[in-house]
Amino acid sequence: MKLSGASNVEDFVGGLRWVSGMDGKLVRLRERRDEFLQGLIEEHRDRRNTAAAAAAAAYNCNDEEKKSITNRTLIDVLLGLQETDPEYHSDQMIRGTIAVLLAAGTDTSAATMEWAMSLLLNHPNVLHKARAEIEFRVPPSRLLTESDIPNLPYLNSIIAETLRMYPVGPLLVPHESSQDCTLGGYHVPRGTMLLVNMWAIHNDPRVWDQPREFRPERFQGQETGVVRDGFKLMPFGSGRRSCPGEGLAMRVVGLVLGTLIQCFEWERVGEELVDMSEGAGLTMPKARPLEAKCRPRSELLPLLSQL
Ligand code: HEM
Repeated sequence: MKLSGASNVEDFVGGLRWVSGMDGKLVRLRERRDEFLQGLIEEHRDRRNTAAAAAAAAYNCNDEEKKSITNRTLIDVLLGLQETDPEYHSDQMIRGTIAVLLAAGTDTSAATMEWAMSLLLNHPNVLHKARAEIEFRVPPSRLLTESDIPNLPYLNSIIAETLRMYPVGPLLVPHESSQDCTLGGYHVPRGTMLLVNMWAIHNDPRVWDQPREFRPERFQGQETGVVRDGFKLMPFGSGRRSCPGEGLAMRVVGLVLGTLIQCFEWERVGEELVDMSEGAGLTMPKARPLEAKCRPRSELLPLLSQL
């Protein structure tokens, strides 16, 4: 993430390429990454073969049953596809798919949860309101599940407001014009790199009332699980190259954040507010990682002690 997020002078001044050693660093990193991912593939391949053989021997099971035993993870699914189309779903293609999902899907979701939690610690009234909603919808005898998320509009509003104020893809991903075009009166020649300053749009006072105020209420009444509002709210980008992980991200962030609120009492470590400065990096991390105090909620203790 560090290497891919950095601006490199040698991308613009070709002659500097061999001085910085950046190419070499990236190649070495790729080799280590490929070795690690290939290890995962082999591990799954062995396990699938053993599980399928054991299942067939023990129960004489049919193809459908075999599939349900061996299709437990994404790598299993990709290896299953490899059996039907080995040329397209090569190990290299599987390594690429895992790498892109890890790179695009983990830091982004984790950073969004960290920003949301930081905002909640600085706004305890919002945290209490979110807890009240969860208590009303989810009995203390069970943990919140994915199917509860659509029934928690306030929690969804908190996530939308977090993504508005702290979009972890503040400039989206660089796009390139495939044809000459005119944008806002500017001539954009074919092949130009185009960056969209989503952070500026999300925080523009001409578009949003008091944009630097954390007010999840502004999204109340909106369909849950949707974080898109024309072109003024687009934390996942827009169009053909928008984030394909949006649905997964909204479920994961909702489930984790909701469960943390459901199960624990949260407090700031001191009197002072959590520092909300933005750090440098590809997925807009907090400048100072969040530290907070938490303890299990007494009502949830019987349930938590059984986990
Ligand atoms: C809160 C979490 C996330 C946010 C805010 C987010 C945001 C974004 C943004 C802004 C883009 C660029 C869109 C554009 O340039 O128009 C993008 C691309 C992408 N995202 Fe996400 N993302 C998140 C989670 C995920 C997850 C969980 C996955 C998959 C497991 C994922 C996979 C991808 C991929 C593969 C792309 C590149 C798509 C392409 O170039 O066609 N993202 N994401």
